Amino acid sequence: MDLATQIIGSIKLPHIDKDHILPVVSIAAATTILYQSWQLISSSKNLKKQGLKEIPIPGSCYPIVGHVLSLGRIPGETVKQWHKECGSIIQLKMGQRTWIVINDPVLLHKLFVTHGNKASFRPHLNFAHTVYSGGGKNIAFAQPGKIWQRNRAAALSILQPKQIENYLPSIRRESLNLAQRLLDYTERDGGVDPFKHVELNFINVILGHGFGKTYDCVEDEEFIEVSQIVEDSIRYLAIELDITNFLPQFTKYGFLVDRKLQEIQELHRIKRNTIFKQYIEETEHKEGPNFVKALNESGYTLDLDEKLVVLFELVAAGTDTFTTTGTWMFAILCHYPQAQKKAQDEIDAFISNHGRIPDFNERSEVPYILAVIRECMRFRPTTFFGLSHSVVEDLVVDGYLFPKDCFISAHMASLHQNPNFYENPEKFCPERFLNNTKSMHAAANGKLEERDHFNFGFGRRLCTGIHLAETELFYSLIQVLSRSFIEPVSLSELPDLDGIMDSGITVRPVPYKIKFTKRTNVPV
Ligand code: HEM
Repeated sequence: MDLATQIIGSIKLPHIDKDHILPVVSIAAATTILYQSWQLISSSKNLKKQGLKEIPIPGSCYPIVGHVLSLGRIPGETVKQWHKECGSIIQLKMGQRTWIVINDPVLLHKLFVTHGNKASFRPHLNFAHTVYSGGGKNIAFAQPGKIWQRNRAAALSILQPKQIENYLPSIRRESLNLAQRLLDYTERDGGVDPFKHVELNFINVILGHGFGKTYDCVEDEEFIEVSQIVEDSIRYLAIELDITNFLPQFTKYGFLVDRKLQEIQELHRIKRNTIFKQYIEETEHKEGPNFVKALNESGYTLDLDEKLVVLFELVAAGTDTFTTTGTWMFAILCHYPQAQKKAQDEIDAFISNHGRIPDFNERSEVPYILAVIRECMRFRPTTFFGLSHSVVEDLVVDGYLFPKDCFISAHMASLHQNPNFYENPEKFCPERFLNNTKSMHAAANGKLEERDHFNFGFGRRLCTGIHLAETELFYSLIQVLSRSFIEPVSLSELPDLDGIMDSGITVRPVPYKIKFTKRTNVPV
Protein backbone atom coordinates (compact mmCIF):
# COMPACT_ATOMS: atom_id res chain seq x y z
CA MET A 1 0.00 0.00 0.00
CA ASP A 2 1.14 3.56 -0.76
CA LEU A 3 2.81 5.04 2.31
CA ALA A 4 0.70 8.19 2.04
CA THR A 5 -2.51 6.13 1.92
CA GLN A 6 -1.35 4.12 4.91
CA ILE A 7 -0.69 7.22 6.98
CA ILE A 8 -3.71 9.17 5.86
CA GLY A 9 -5.88 6.12 6.59
CA SER A 10 -4.65 6.09 10.18
CA ILE A 11 -5.45 9.77 10.86
CA LYS A 12 -8.88 10.53 12.30
CA LEU A 13 -9.76 14.06 11.24
CA PRO A 14 -12.73 15.92 12.76
CA HIS A 15 -15.80 16.14 10.49
CA ILE A 16 -15.66 19.19 8.19
CA ASP A 17 -18.79 20.64 6.61
CA LYS A 18 -18.68 20.45 2.76
CA ASP A 19 -19.27 24.22 2.36
CA HIS A 20 -16.27 24.96 4.50
CA ILE A 21 -13.84 22.64 2.72
CA LEU A 22 -12.95 24.95 -0.21
CA PRO A 23 -11.74 27.94 1.84
CA VAL A 24 -9.89 25.60 4.25
CA VAL A 25 -8.10 23.87 1.34
CA SER A 26 -7.26 27.18 -0.37
CA ILE A 27 -5.80 28.65 2.82
CA ALA A 28 -3.79 25.45 3.45
CA ALA A 29 -2.45 25.46 -0.13
CA ALA A 30 -1.47 29.13 0.00
CA THR A 31 0.22 28.66 3.38
CA THR A 32 2.11 25.65 2.03
CA ILE A 33 3.42 27.54 -0.98
CA LEU A 34 4.39 30.61 1.07
CA TYR A 35 6.11 28.51 3.73
CA GLN A 36 8.03 26.47 1.16
CA SER A 37 9.15 29.53 -0.78
CA TRP A 38 10.28 31.25 2.40
CA GLN A 39 12.22 28.14 3.52
CA LEU A 40 13.93 27.76 0.14
CA ILE A 41 14.94 31.40 -0.14
CA SER A 42 16.27 31.69 3.41
CA SER A 43 18.23 28.39 3.38
CA SER A 44 19.71 29.17 -0.05
CA LYS A 45 20.83 32.66 1.19
CA ASN A 46 22.43 31.12 4.31
CA LEU A 47 24.36 28.54 2.30
CA LYS A 48 25.66 31.13 -0.16
CA LYS A 49 26.81 33.31 2.76
CA GLN A 50 28.89 30.40 4.06
CA GLY A 51 30.29 29.58 0.59
CA LEU A 52 28.46 26.23 0.50
CA LYS A 53 26.76 24.51 -2.42
CA GLU A 54 23.03 24.04 -2.40
CA ILE A 55 21.68 20.47 -2.37
CA PRO A 56 18.50 20.36 -4.50
CA ILE A 57 15.22 19.45 -2.80
CA PRO A 58 13.18 17.44 -5.32
CA GLY A 59 9.48 16.64 -5.73
CA SER A 60 6.74 17.83 -3.42
CA CYS A 61 8.00 18.82 0.01
CA TYR A 62 5.19 19.79 2.40
CA PRO A 63 5.40 21.73 5.65
CA ILE A 64 5.87 19.51 8.73
CA VAL A 65 5.80 16.16 6.88
CA GLY A 66 8.32 17.13 4.16
CA HIS A 67 8.61 14.29 1.60
CA VAL A 68 7.04 11.60 3.80
CA LEU A 69 3.81 11.68 1.77
CA SER A 70 5.52 12.05 -1.61
CA LEU A 71 7.67 8.93 -1.60
CA GLY A 72 5.04 6.79 -3.33
CA ARG A 73 4.55 3.02 -3.18
CA ILE A 74 8.20 2.24 -3.89
CA PRO A 75 10.38 5.02 -2.41
CA GLY A 76 13.53 3.73 -4.16
CA GLU A 77 11.85 4.25 -7.55
CA THR A 78 10.62 7.72 -6.67
CA VAL A 79 14.09 8.76 -5.48
CA LYS A 80 15.61 7.35 -8.69
CA GLN A 81 13.34 9.64 -10.70
CA TRP A 82 14.29 12.60 -8.47
CA HIS A 83 17.98 11.90 -9.13
CA LYS A 84 17.25 12.06 -12.88
CA GLU A 85 15.52 15.40 -12.44
CA CYS A 86 17.82 17.05 -9.90
CA GLY A 87 21.28 15.46 -10.17
CA SER A 88 23.57 13.19 -8.22
CA ILE A 89 23.00 14.63 -4.75
CA ILE A 90 19.55 15.46 -3.42
CA GLN A 91 18.07 16.16 -0.02
CA LEU A 92 14.73 15.01 1.26
CA LYS A 93 12.93 16.27 4.29
CA MET A 94 11.55 13.38 6.31
CA GLY A 95 9.49 15.37 8.79
CA GLN A 96 12.13 16.85 11.10
CA ARG A 97 15.05 14.86 9.69
CA THR A 98 17.17 15.51 6.62
CA TRP A 99 17.90 12.59 4.29
CA ILE A 100 20.68 13.16 1.74
CA VAL A 101 20.83 10.65 -1.11
CA ILE A 102 23.82 10.41 -3.46
CA ASN A 103 24.50 8.42 -6.62
CA ASP A 104 27.98 9.73 -7.42
CA PRO A 105 30.68 7.11 -6.59
CA VAL A 106 33.40 9.75 -6.20
CA LEU A 107 31.47 11.77 -3.61
CA LEU A 108 30.37 8.62 -1.79
CA HIS A 109 33.96 7.40 -1.60
CA LYS A 110 35.16 10.77 -0.28
CA LEU A 111 32.45 10.82 2.35
CA PHE A 112 32.44 7.24 3.58
CA VAL A 113 36.09 6.29 3.01
CA THR A 114 38.21 9.46 3.09
CA HIS A 115 36.02 11.01 5.80
CA GLY A 116 35.08 7.58 7.18
CA ASN A 117 36.01 8.51 10.75
CA LYS A 118 33.31 11.21 10.69
CA ALA A 119 30.71 9.70 8.34
CA SER A 120 30.41 6.13 9.66
CA PHE A 121 27.78 6.72 12.32
CA ARG A 122 24.27 5.34 11.95
CA PRO A 123 21.16 7.52 12.09
CA HIS A 124 18.64 6.61 14.79
CA LEU A 125 15.78 4.39 13.61
CA ASN A 126 13.15 3.40 16.18
CA PHE A 127 12.62 -0.26 15.26
CA ALA A 128 16.29 -0.86 14.42
CA HIS A 129 17.40 0.62 17.71
CA THR A 130 14.82 -0.59 20.20
CA VAL A 131 13.87 -4.01 18.81
CA TYR A 132 16.30 -5.31 16.19
CA SER A 133 19.54 -4.34 17.90
CA GLY A 134 18.40 -4.59 21.54
CA GLY A 135 19.31 -0.93 22.16
CA GLY A 136 22.19 -0.55 19.69
CA LYS A 137 24.04 -3.65 20.97
CA ASN A 138 24.55 -5.29 17.58
CA ILE A 139 26.86 -4.35 14.70
CA ALA A 140 24.82 -2.69 11.97
CA PHE A 141 23.02 -0.22 14.23
CA ALA A 142 25.65 0.30 16.93
CA GLN A 143 27.52 3.59 16.81
CA PRO A 144 31.27 3.46 16.18
CA GLY A 145 32.72 2.94 19.63
CA LYS A 146 33.69 0.15 21.98
CA ILE A 147 30.58 -2.03 21.59
CA TRP A 148 30.56 -1.77 17.81
CA GLN A 149 34.30 -2.47 17.59
CA ARG A 150 34.03 -5.48 19.87
CA ASN A 151 31.00 -6.93 18.05
CA ARG A 152 32.44 -6.29 14.60
CA ALA A 153 35.74 -7.89 15.59
CA ALA A 154 33.88 -10.85 17.11
CA ALA A 155 31.81 -11.28 13.92
CA LEU A 156 34.91 -10.98 11.73
CA SER A 157 36.63 -13.61 13.85
CA ILE A 158 34.09 -16.06 12.39
CA LEU A 159 33.56 -14.46 8.97
CA GLN A 160 36.98 -13.39 7.73
CA PRO A 161 38.27 -15.10 4.53
CA LYS A 162 40.48 -17.56 6.44
CA GLN A 163 37.54 -18.74 8.55
CA ILE A 164 35.30 -19.24 5.53
CA GLU A 165 37.62 -22.08 4.44
CA ASN A 166 36.23 -24.05 7.40
CA TYR A 167 32.73 -23.69 6.01
CA LEU A 168 33.57 -24.91 2.51
CA PRO A 169 32.31 -28.48 3.01
CA SER A 170 28.84 -27.22 3.98
CA ILE A 171 28.84 -24.47 1.32
CA ARG A 172 29.65 -27.13 -1.30
CA ARG A 173 27.00 -29.50 0.02
CA GLU A 174 24.26 -26.85 0.29
CA SER A 175 24.92 -25.43 -3.18
CA LEU A 176 24.75 -28.94 -4.65
CA ASN A 177 21.47 -29.51 -2.76
CA LEU A 178 20.17 -26.21 -4.15
CA ALA A 179 20.97 -27.23 -7.74
CA GLN A 180 19.29 -30.60 -7.21
CA ARG A 181 16.19 -29.11 -5.57
CA LEU A 182 15.71 -26.64 -8.42
CA LEU A 183 15.84 -29.54 -10.90
CA ASP A 184 13.48 -31.70 -8.80
CA TYR A 185 10.87 -28.98 -8.27
CA THR A 186 10.96 -28.09 -11.96
CA GLU A 187 10.38 -31.73 -12.86
CA ARG A 188 7.56 -32.02 -10.33
CA ASP A 189 5.75 -28.72 -10.98
CA GLY A 190 6.91 -27.67 -14.45
CA GLY A 191 8.68 -24.61 -12.98
CA VAL A 192 9.91 -23.16 -9.71
CA ASP A 193 10.30 -19.82 -7.95
CA PRO A 194 13.88 -20.07 -6.67
CA PHE A 195 13.47 -17.57 -3.79
CA LYS A 196 12.73 -20.00 -0.92
CA HIS A 197 15.28 -22.50 -2.21
CA VAL A 198 18.05 -19.92 -2.27
CA GLU A 199 16.97 -18.81 1.20
CA LEU A 200 17.18 -22.41 2.49
CA ASN A 201 20.66 -22.69 0.96
CA PHE A 202 21.95 -19.71 2.97
CA ILE A 203 20.04 -20.44 6.18
CA ASN A 204 21.45 -23.97 6.24
CA VAL A 205 25.01 -22.68 5.92
CA ILE A 206 24.68 -19.91 8.51
CA LEU A 207 22.51 -21.84 11.00
CA GLY A 208 24.55 -24.99 10.40
CA HIS A 209 27.73 -23.21 11.46
CA GLY A 210 26.01 -20.91 13.92
CA PHE A 211 23.92 -23.39 15.82
CA GLY A 212 24.43 -26.82 14.26
CA LYS A 213 20.94 -26.57 12.70
CA THR A 214 19.86 -27.37 9.14
CA TYR A 215 16.50 -28.02 7.49
CA ASP A 216 15.72 -30.64 4.85
CA CYS A 217 13.26 -28.80 2.66
CA VAL A 218 11.47 -25.51 2.11
CA GLU A 219 8.29 -27.03 3.58
CA ASP A 220 9.94 -27.65 6.99
CA GLU A 221 7.81 -25.83 9.59
CA GLU A 222 10.74 -24.54 11.62
CA PHE A 223 12.43 -23.23 8.46
CA ILE A 224 9.20 -21.44 7.53
CA GLU A 225 9.00 -19.84 10.98
CA VAL A 226 12.67 -18.78 11.10
CA SER A 227 12.66 -17.41 7.55
CA GLN A 228 9.48 -15.43 8.33
CA ILE A 229 11.09 -13.83 11.39
CA VAL A 230 14.12 -12.92 9.29
CA GLU A 231 12.02 -11.45 6.47
CA ASP A 232 9.85 -9.45 8.92
CA SER A 233 12.88 -8.02 10.68
CA ILE A 234 14.34 -6.71 7.50
CA ARG A 235 11.00 -5.32 6.31
CA TYR A 236 10.63 -3.15 9.41
CA LEU A 237 14.11 -1.69 9.03
CA ALA A 238 12.97 0.42 6.06
CA ILE A 239 13.70 4.10 6.67
CA GLU A 240 10.38 5.29 5.33
CA LEU A 241 8.35 3.16 7.78
CA ASP A 242 9.86 4.91 10.77
CA ILE A 243 7.17 7.60 10.81
CA THR A 244 7.27 8.42 14.51
CA ASN A 245 11.01 8.96 14.26
CA PHE A 246 10.46 11.68 11.67
CA LEU A 247 7.33 13.11 13.20
CA PRO A 248 7.80 12.61 16.95
CA GLN A 249 5.33 15.40 17.74
CA PHE A 250 2.52 13.09 16.56
CA THR A 251 3.49 10.08 18.65
CA LYS A 252 1.89 11.34 21.84
CA TYR A 253 -1.41 12.02 20.10
CA GLY A 254 -1.43 8.52 18.59
CA PHE A 255 -2.18 10.00 15.14
CA LEU A 256 0.57 8.44 13.13
CA VAL A 257 1.46 5.37 15.11
CA ASP A 258 0.74 2.31 13.04
CA ARG A 259 -0.63 -0.03 15.68
CA LYS A 260 -0.33 -3.08 13.48
CA LEU A 261 3.34 -2.38 12.96
CA GLN A 262 3.80 -2.10 16.73
CA GLU A 263 2.01 -5.37 17.34
CA ILE A 264 4.11 -7.17 14.78
CA GLN A 265 7.27 -5.72 16.28
CA GLU A 266 6.29 -6.96 19.73
CA LEU A 267 5.37 -10.41 18.48
CA HIS A 268 8.56 -10.54 16.52
CA ARG A 269 10.60 -9.52 19.55
CA ILE A 270 9.06 -12.31 21.63
CA LYS A 271 9.25 -14.98 18.90
CA ARG A 272 12.75 -14.13 17.75
CA ASN A 273 14.18 -13.88 21.22
CA THR A 274 12.61 -17.14 22.38
CA ILE A 275 13.78 -19.19 19.39
CA PHE A 276 17.28 -17.74 19.12
CA LYS A 277 18.00 -17.75 22.88
CA GLN A 278 17.06 -21.42 22.89
CA TYR A 279 19.33 -22.06 19.86
CA ILE A 280 22.24 -20.33 21.65
CA GLU A 281 21.79 -22.25 24.89
CA GLU A 282 21.52 -25.60 23.08
CA THR A 283 24.53 -24.84 20.90
CA GLU A 284 26.86 -24.03 23.76
CA HIS A 285 26.75 -27.71 24.73
CA LYS A 286 26.90 -29.20 21.21
CA GLU A 287 29.93 -31.10 19.98
CA GLY A 288 32.11 -29.68 17.20
CA PRO A 289 32.88 -26.07 16.26
CA ASN A 290 30.07 -23.49 15.97
CA PHE A 291 29.66 -19.68 16.01
CA VAL A 292 28.46 -19.61 19.63
CA LYS A 293 31.59 -21.42 20.86
CA ALA A 294 33.76 -19.33 18.53
CA LEU A 295 32.28 -16.15 20.04
CA ASN A 296 32.89 -17.50 23.55
CA GLU A 297 36.48 -18.30 22.64
CA SER A 298 37.16 -15.12 20.64
CA GLY A 299 38.34 -13.23 23.71
CA TYR A 300 35.35 -10.84 23.48
CA THR A 301 32.86 -11.05 26.34
CA LEU A 302 29.23 -10.87 25.26
CA ASP A 303 26.25 -11.58 27.53
CA LEU A 304 23.30 -13.66 26.30
CA ASP A 305 21.32 -10.65 25.00
CA GLU A 306 24.36 -9.37 23.11
CA LYS A 307 25.08 -12.80 21.62
CA LEU A 308 21.45 -12.97 20.58
CA VAL A 309 21.44 -9.70 18.63
CA VAL A 310 24.87 -10.26 17.08
CA LEU A 311 24.19 -13.85 16.00
CA PHE A 312 20.66 -13.10 14.85
CA GLU A 313 22.04 -10.21 12.85
CA LEU A 314 24.43 -12.48 10.97
CA VAL A 315 21.48 -14.69 10.10
CA ALA A 316 19.11 -11.85 9.17
CA ALA A 317 21.56 -9.51 7.39
CA GLY A 318 22.98 -12.40 5.39
CA THR A 319 19.81 -14.32 4.55
CA ASP A 320 17.74 -11.55 3.06
CA THR A 321 20.54 -9.99 1.03
CA PHE A 322 21.98 -13.28 -0.21
CA THR A 323 18.54 -14.63 -1.18
CA THR A 324 17.61 -11.45 -3.01
CA THR A 325 20.93 -11.41 -4.89
CA GLY A 326 20.63 -15.08 -5.91
CA THR A 327 17.01 -14.65 -7.01
CA TRP A 328 17.97 -11.69 -9.22
CA MET A 329 20.89 -13.68 -10.64
CA PHE A 330 18.65 -16.53 -11.84
CA ALA A 331 16.04 -14.09 -13.20
CA ILE A 332 18.68 -12.16 -15.15
CA LEU A 333 20.41 -15.27 -16.53
CA CYS A 334 17.08 -16.57 -17.79
CA HIS A 335 17.08 -13.51 -20.08
CA TYR A 336 20.66 -14.06 -21.25
CA PRO A 337 21.17 -17.63 -22.58
CA GLN A 338 24.44 -16.61 -24.31
CA ALA A 339 25.94 -15.59 -20.96
CA GLN A 340 24.84 -18.94 -19.49
CA LYS A 341 26.46 -20.77 -22.42
CA LYS A 342 29.77 -18.93 -21.95
CA ALA A 343 29.75 -19.62 -18.22
CA GLN A 344 28.89 -23.29 -18.81
CA ASP A 345 31.71 -23.67 -21.38
CA GLU A 346 34.12 -22.27 -18.81
CA ILE A 347 32.94 -24.64 -16.06
CA ASP A 348 32.94 -27.65 -18.44
CA ALA A 349 36.52 -26.88 -19.51
CA PHE A 350 37.61 -26.71 -15.87
CA ILE A 351 35.86 -30.00 -15.05
CA SER A 352 37.45 -31.70 -18.11
CA ASN A 353 40.89 -30.62 -16.89
CA HIS A 354 40.51 -31.27 -13.17
CA GLY A 355 37.72 -33.85 -12.87
CA ARG A 356 35.78 -31.62 -10.42
CA ILE A 357 34.21 -28.20 -10.16
CA PRO A 358 36.50 -25.24 -9.29
CA ASP A 359 37.08 -24.05 -5.75
CA PHE A 360 36.93 -20.37 -4.84
CA ASN A 361 40.74 -20.14 -4.54
CA GLU A 362 40.94 -21.32 -8.20
CA ARG A 363 38.65 -18.52 -9.36
CA SER A 364 41.23 -17.02 -11.70
CA GLU A 365 40.57 -20.07 -13.94
CA VAL A 366 36.87 -19.17 -14.23
CA PRO A 367 36.94 -15.38 -14.72
CA TYR A 368 33.65 -15.32 -16.63
CA ILE A 369 31.77 -16.86 -13.66
CA LEU A 370 33.13 -14.13 -11.39
CA ALA A 371 32.23 -11.51 -13.96
CA VAL A 372 28.64 -12.82 -14.23
CA ILE A 373 28.12 -12.59 -10.46
CA ARG A 374 29.53 -9.04 -10.36
CA GLU A 375 27.51 -7.92 -13.36
CA CYS A 376 24.26 -9.38 -11.98
CA MET A 377 24.84 -7.43 -8.76
CA ARG A 378 25.58 -4.24 -10.69
CA PHE A 379 22.66 -4.73 -13.09
CA ARG A 380 20.07 -5.31 -10.36
CA PRO A 381 21.46 -4.20 -6.97
CA THR A 382 20.38 -6.00 -3.81
CA THR A 383 19.22 -2.95 -1.83
CA PHE A 384 17.73 0.43 -2.66
CA PHE A 385 19.78 2.47 -0.22
CA GLY A 386 22.25 0.08 1.44
CA LEU A 387 22.31 1.06 5.12
CA SER A 388 22.29 4.78 5.83
CA HIS A 389 25.30 6.45 7.43
CA SER A 390 25.18 9.61 9.54
CA VAL A 391 27.36 12.29 11.15
CA VAL A 392 27.31 13.42 14.78
CA GLU A 393 28.51 16.91 13.94
CA ASP A 394 28.14 19.04 10.81
CA LEU A 395 30.51 17.88 8.07
CA VAL A 396 31.41 19.68 4.84
CA VAL A 397 32.65 17.58 1.93
CA ASP A 398 33.13 18.95 -1.60
CA GLY A 399 31.33 22.14 -0.55
CA TYR A 400 28.19 20.26 0.57
CA LEU A 401 27.01 20.52 4.16
CA PHE A 402 25.99 17.24 5.80
CA PRO A 403 24.16 18.43 8.91
CA LYS A 404 24.49 16.69 12.28
CA ASP A 405 22.20 13.62 12.61
CA CYS A 406 21.14 13.58 8.94
CA PHE A 407 20.64 10.30 7.05
CA ILE A 408 23.15 9.80 4.22
CA SER A 409 22.47 7.03 1.69
CA ALA A 410 23.77 5.79 -1.62
CA HIS A 411 21.04 5.25 -4.20
CA MET A 412 22.25 1.85 -5.32
CA ALA A 413 20.27 1.50 -8.55
CA SER A 414 21.25 4.85 -10.01
CA LEU A 415 24.80 4.61 -8.60
CA HIS A 416 25.29 1.39 -10.57
CA GLN A 417 23.91 3.05 -13.69
CA ASN A 418 26.29 6.00 -13.45
CA PRO A 419 27.73 6.48 -16.99
CA ASN A 420 30.87 8.16 -15.63
CA PHE A 421 31.78 4.97 -13.81
CA TYR A 422 30.29 2.24 -16.04
CA GLU A 423 30.39 2.28 -19.84
CA ASN A 424 26.96 1.56 -21.38
CA PRO A 425 25.52 0.99 -17.91
CA GLU A 426 22.10 -0.03 -19.21
CA LYS A 427 23.61 -3.10 -20.93
CA PHE A 428 24.04 -6.47 -19.21
CA CYS A 429 27.68 -7.11 -20.03
CA PRO A 430 29.71 -9.45 -17.77
CA GLU A 431 32.73 -8.80 -20.03
CA ARG A 432 33.21 -5.40 -18.34
CA PHE A 433 34.58 -7.28 -15.29
CA LEU A 434 36.59 -9.98 -17.09
CA ASN A 435 39.96 -8.65 -15.96
CA ASN A 436 38.94 -8.49 -12.34
CA THR A 437 39.54 -11.77 -10.53
CA LYS A 438 40.20 -10.14 -7.16
CA SER A 439 37.74 -11.20 -4.52
CA MET A 440 34.91 -8.70 -3.99
CA HIS A 441 36.25 -8.32 -0.45
CA ALA A 442 39.63 -7.15 -1.83
CA ALA A 443 38.01 -4.92 -4.48
CA ALA A 444 35.76 -3.27 -1.89
CA ASN A 445 38.74 -2.50 0.35
CA GLY A 446 40.81 -1.10 -2.54
CA LYS A 447 40.99 2.22 -4.38
CA LEU A 448 37.86 3.71 -5.90
CA GLU A 449 39.06 2.92 -9.46
CA GLU A 450 39.40 -0.73 -8.47
CA ARG A 451 35.88 -1.07 -7.13
CA ASP A 452 33.62 -3.36 -9.14
CA HIS A 453 30.33 -2.50 -7.46
CA PHE A 454 29.08 -0.96 -4.22
CA ASN A 455 26.45 -3.43 -3.05
CA PHE A 456 28.35 -4.23 0.13
CA GLY A 457 28.68 -0.61 1.20
CA PHE A 458 31.66 1.49 2.12
CA GLY A 459 34.72 1.98 4.31
CA ARG A 460 34.63 1.19 7.99
CA ARG A 461 31.03 -0.03 7.71
CA LEU A 462 31.68 -2.39 4.79
CA CYS A 463 29.57 -5.54 5.07
CA THR A 464 31.21 -8.06 7.41
CA GLY A 465 29.67 -10.96 5.47
CA ILE A 466 31.04 -9.98 2.05
CA HIS A 467 33.41 -12.93 1.74
CA LEU A 468 30.85 -15.51 2.87
CA ALA A 469 28.29 -14.03 0.45
CA GLU A 470 30.65 -14.08 -2.53
CA THR A 471 31.87 -17.61 -1.78
CA GLU A 472 28.32 -18.91 -1.53
CA LEU A 473 27.21 -17.13 -4.71
CA PHE A 474 30.23 -18.61 -6.51
CA TYR A 475 29.48 -22.23 -5.53
CA SER A 476 25.71 -21.89 -6.04
CA LEU A 477 26.06 -20.49 -9.54
CA ILE A 478 28.62 -23.11 -10.56
CA GLN A 479 26.56 -26.01 -9.20
CA VAL A 480 23.39 -24.76 -10.89
CA LEU A 481 24.97 -23.96 -14.28
CA SER A 482 27.00 -27.16 -14.40
CA ARG A 483 23.79 -29.17 -14.01
CA SER A 484 21.04 -27.15 -15.65
CA PHE A 485 19.91 -24.59 -18.20
CA ILE A 486 17.93 -21.73 -16.72
CA GLU A 487 14.92 -21.24 -18.97
CA PRO A 488 11.56 -19.46 -18.99
CA VAL A 489 8.52 -21.65 -18.35
CA SER A 490 7.24 -20.39 -21.70
CA LEU A 491 8.54 -17.73 -24.06
CA SER A 492 5.89 -15.28 -22.90
CA GLU A 493 6.73 -15.82 -19.21
CA LEU A 494 10.21 -14.41 -18.72
CA PRO A 495 10.89 -13.00 -15.24
CA ASP A 496 10.13 -9.30 -15.14
CA LEU A 497 13.45 -7.50 -14.67
CA ASP A 498 11.73 -4.15 -14.21
CA GLY A 499 9.11 -5.29 -11.72
CA ILE A 500 10.38 -4.91 -8.17
CA MET A 501 9.18 -5.61 -4.66
CA ASP A 502 10.30 -3.37 -1.84
CA SER A 503 11.14 -5.69 1.06
CA GLY A 504 12.39 -3.05 3.47
CA ILE A 505 16.13 -2.92 3.01
CA THR A 506 16.32 -5.24 0.01
CA VAL A 507 14.68 -4.94 -3.37
CA ARG A 508 13.49 -8.24 -4.79
CA PRO A 509 12.21 -9.19 -8.21
CA VAL A 510 8.46 -9.78 -8.25
CA PRO A 511 7.84 -13.52 -7.69
CA TYR A 512 8.44 -15.51 -10.88
CA LYS A 513 8.61 -19.12 -12.05
CA ILE A 514 11.35 -20.51 -14.27
CA LYS A 515 12.63 -23.92 -15.37
CA PHE A 516 15.92 -25.55 -14.40
CA THR A 517 16.34 -28.12 -17.18
CA LYS A 518 18.84 -30.95 -16.74
CA ARG A 519 21.94 -30.69 -18.91
CA THR A 520 23.06 -33.95 -20.47
CA ASN A 521 26.61 -34.89 -21.57
CA VAL A 522 28.25 -32.70 -18.96
CA PRO A 523 31.52 -33.82 -17.43
CA VAL A 524 30.15 -33.64 -13.81
C1 HEM B 1 24.80 -10.39 -1.19
C2 HEM B 1 24.83 -10.33 0.11
C3 HEM B 1 24.98 -9.09 0.94
C4 HEM B 1 24.84 -7.76 0.63
C5 HEM B 1 24.48 -7.17 -0.72
C6 HEM B 1 25.10 -7.00 1.83
C7 HEM B 1 25.07 -5.61 1.90
C8 HEM B 1 25.40 -4.88 3.03
C9 HEM B 1 25.43 -3.44 3.10
C10 HEM B 1 25.08 -2.49 1.97
C11 HEM B 1 25.80 -3.09 4.35
C12 HEM B 1 25.97 -1.67 4.90
C13 HEM B 1 27.35 -1.14 4.57
C14 HEM B 1 27.53 0.33 4.89
O1 HEM B 1 26.93 0.81 5.84
O2 HEM B 1 28.26 1.04 4.16
C15 HEM B 1 26.01 -4.30 5.09
C16 HEM B 1 26.39 -4.34 6.41
C17 HEM B 1 26.45 -5.51 7.14
N1 HEM B 1 26.30 -6.79 6.66
FE1 HEM B 1 25.93 -7.34 4.76
N2 HEM B 1 25.38 -7.85 2.85
C18 HEM B 1 25.33 -9.14 2.36
C19 HEM B 1 25.59 -10.29 3.06
C20 HEM B 1 25.89 -10.37 4.39
C21 HEM B 1 26.19 -11.58 5.12
C22 HEM B 1 26.29 -12.96 4.47
C23 HEM B 1 26.38 -11.24 6.42
C24 HEM B 1 26.71 -12.09 7.61
C25 HEM B 1 26.71 -13.39 7.64
C26 HEM B 1 26.22 -9.79 6.52
C27 HEM B 1 26.35 -9.04 7.67
C28 HEM B 1 26.42 -7.67 7.71
C29 HEM B 1 26.68 -6.90 8.93
C30 HEM B 1 26.90 -7.48 10.32
C31 HEM B 1 26.70 -5.54 8.57
C32 HEM B 1 26.91 -4.34 9.48
C33 HEM B 1 28.33 -3.80 9.35
C34 HEM B 1 28.56 -2.54 10.21
O3 HEM B 1 27.65 -1.75 10.36
O4 HEM B 1 29.67 -2.37 10.71
N3 HEM B 1 25.92 -9.31 5.26
N4 HEM B 1 25.77 -5.39 4.27
